[in-house]
Amino acid sequence: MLPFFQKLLRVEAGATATEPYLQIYVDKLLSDSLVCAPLMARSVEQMVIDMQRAKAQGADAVEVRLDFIDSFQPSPDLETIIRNKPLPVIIVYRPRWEGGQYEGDEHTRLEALRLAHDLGADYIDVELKVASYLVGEVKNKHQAGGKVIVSSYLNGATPSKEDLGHLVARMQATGADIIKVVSNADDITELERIFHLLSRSEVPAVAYSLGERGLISQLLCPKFGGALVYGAMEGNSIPGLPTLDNLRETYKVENINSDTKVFGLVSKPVSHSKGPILHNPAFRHANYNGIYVPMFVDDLKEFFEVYTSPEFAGYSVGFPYKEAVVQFCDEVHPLAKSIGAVNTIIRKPSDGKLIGYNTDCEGSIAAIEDALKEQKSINGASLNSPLAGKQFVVAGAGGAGRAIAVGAKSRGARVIIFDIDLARAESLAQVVSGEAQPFESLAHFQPENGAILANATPIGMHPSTDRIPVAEATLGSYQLVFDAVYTPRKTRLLKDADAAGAITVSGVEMFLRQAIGQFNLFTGREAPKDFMREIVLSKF
Ligand SMILES: O=C1C[C@@](O)(C(=O)O)C[C@@H](O)[C@@H]1O
Repeated sequence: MLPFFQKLLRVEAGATATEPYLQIYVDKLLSDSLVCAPLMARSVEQMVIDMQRAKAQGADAVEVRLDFIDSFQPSPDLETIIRNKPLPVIIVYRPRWEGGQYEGDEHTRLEALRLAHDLGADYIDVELKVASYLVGEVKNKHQAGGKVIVSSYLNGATPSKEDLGHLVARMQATGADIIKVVSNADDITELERIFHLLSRSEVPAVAYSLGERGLISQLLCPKFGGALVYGAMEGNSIPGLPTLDNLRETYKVENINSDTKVFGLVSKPVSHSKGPILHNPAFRHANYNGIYVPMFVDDLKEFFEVYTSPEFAGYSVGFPYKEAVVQFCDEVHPLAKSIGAVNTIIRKPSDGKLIGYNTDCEGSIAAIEDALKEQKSINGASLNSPLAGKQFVVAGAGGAGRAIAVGAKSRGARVIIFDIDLARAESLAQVVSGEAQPFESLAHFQPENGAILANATPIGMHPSTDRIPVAEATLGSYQLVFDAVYTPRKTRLLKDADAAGAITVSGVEMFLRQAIGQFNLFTGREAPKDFMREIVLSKF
């Protein structure tokens, strides 16, 4: 792999860094893909303000989209922009035929780009289709001046590796200082081709996919040597782009380099997850070189077929894949096997095999047990679980419900499972020697006094935030009510249960504990538990 600055040095000086001090300097720069904020203000005055805001929010460079400026006047407006730039500026004047806003004639547009270069823009961005006119001319004029990015916006999905290779060759042949390829991802598997391009390109490259499924092409760009990572300013959201704040605070992209191990949450949808704001700081706290990203996966089979590299070191598995993913694991831990659901996968470094685990089970049961022990002021280890012999009602027999039911059974509880799919409830009931009932009967189910209720359905989560899975009048009979839903932190079920006098345990407790279990498996190190708890308390 030729990361960005090494590529730049080769291109510029025809040199490789052999002097030790130069190598150190290069190495320091290698990890530094520049964070760039695209700016789309409608006036020059606002562009100037936004350049400053982007700097304050952590951008290293700004991309000024001239095609968004109303009544743009090349000479005075470019002078104002370039005179006031607080950061390196990339000037883009995107025409309609390449997905931009500019509708005028080409001559005027290219003249404006020439002018931007003459006035000292750090980079001008020129579309591949017109690059042959501009690149040589501009570079001959000012050998040491601003640089030229040759770009290609593909109006659709990412092409095959072979086609991308041809495209890159044509772009390089223009004499570009940097090449830029942008596609729209229909599927996360396309991004592997983007990473391949980034790590193979001979010149500095920018490549990413737009849209929700394209997000990790930005987040992982520094790992694969991309020259720029794009981040949106606050209040300026762009689908598929992380915010500048995310890039700097959550992911700290400046720390990511080619050795960084990639972990991700495989789920659909995935953007709701708080995993990244917990796992990434925890990795940093433990000095572990890893990144944890949301992975919007549509097809598990294709996903695991495409991402086989050891760099993709492990996964969390979320809704709706915890059960389906079992078949894609090469080995499954006995507890996960008995549950029939996997929420954690690690790739064995020795042979690349995928090993499935379940950390939801201990995560949920330990949270419930601790709350019961706390109420009884039981300190230290007790031989018997406070769940032993109790009636334990589980709403929902999906991945989370299965983990909770198996955990409750392992502690000697008597489990009753309710699910809209009675067959699913029955198959789980068999595993835990329990009872199965259709979900409708939970509305009038009268529990034993002192029973435990665990909600493992999405009821309580957006958009059903004002619903509860049981009859309100029965809540007083439960000693403890647990809700696996963790956003919102205090669901309506927990509020009502609290009012009825039950002990309540939030899904946040389960979330934290399953994540601690995952950290141990991902890194092979002891998780920084107190630190992770602090994050959960302050940020969730
Ligand atoms: O249930 C959850 C939550 C989760 O899916 C998330 O949203 O971050 C991550 C999973 O590992 C875990 O088992």
